[in-house]
Amino acid sequence: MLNVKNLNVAFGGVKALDLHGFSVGMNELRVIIGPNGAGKSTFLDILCGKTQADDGEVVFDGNPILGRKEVDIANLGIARKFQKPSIFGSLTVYDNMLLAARMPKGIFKSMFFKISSELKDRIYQVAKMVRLDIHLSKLAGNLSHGQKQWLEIAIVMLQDPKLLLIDEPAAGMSDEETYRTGELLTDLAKHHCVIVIEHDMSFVEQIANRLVSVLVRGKLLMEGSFAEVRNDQRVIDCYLGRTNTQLE
Ligand SMILES: Nc1ncnc2c1ncn2[C@@H]1O[C@H](COP(=O)(O)OP(=O)(O)OP(=O)(O)O)[C@@H](O)[C@H]1O
Repeated sequence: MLNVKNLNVAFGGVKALDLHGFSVGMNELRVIIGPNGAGKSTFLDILCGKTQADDGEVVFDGNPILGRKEVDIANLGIARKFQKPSIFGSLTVYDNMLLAARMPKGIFKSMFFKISSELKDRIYQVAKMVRLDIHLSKLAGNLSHGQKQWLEIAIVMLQDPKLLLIDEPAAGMSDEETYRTGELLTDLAKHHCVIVIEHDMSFVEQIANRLVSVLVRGKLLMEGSFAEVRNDQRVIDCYLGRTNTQLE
């Protein structure tokens, strides 16, 4: 589904990413970990077209994507869920989802848009998937932090992306919400390809059913199962001596 070769990007002469090879298969949930400044966000920024690479090749579902605009990449089926909130607190969950479902069609088409029963069904299905079906009439501003994040995921899922990119999906969530988010991502990966950047190792352990990729200083240090990565001395070393305790 996604193949990356010799991907390079530098900011002001400082190399942020130098990725020789990286690939993700169909319906795979890939977790990327790495210490601060490893290039994880930069990588997702490149995949969604927010940042342009200096060099390299990225092929998604048979299409080269480097140099394309964000909107073209989104149309090819890559969606990014940013950490920055994008929901409207004064609208209901349903209306937020309806607005998101209409948005890609353009403002003029949206103005004359008729809400079909298929669209209502789709909104209900996606809301159910993110466990918000019983909260559709609630104001989004009154949702818990975790529920707001699920609504953001729902909004992205309404685009029916083939590849979903998510930065730290469980950040700031309660333990229960974190666990449910793990279940949600695992469900999503049954029909979509998902790349998750994550720092919380217990969450990584919950969701990593195949490979975990470790980025360090812009390079891929290793890939392996959660247990392989967790016990790899190079991985342990690259987290040691840091002010954070991300690998604990
Ligand atoms: N727009 C930018 N301009 C200049 N330097 C940048 C820019 N974006 C990222 N960098 C630098 O690129 C490197 C990789 O940053 P990036 O944010 O991708 O790392 P990260 O692994 O996502 O880190 P974190 O876990 O802290 O979010 C860092 O040295 C960072 O300072």
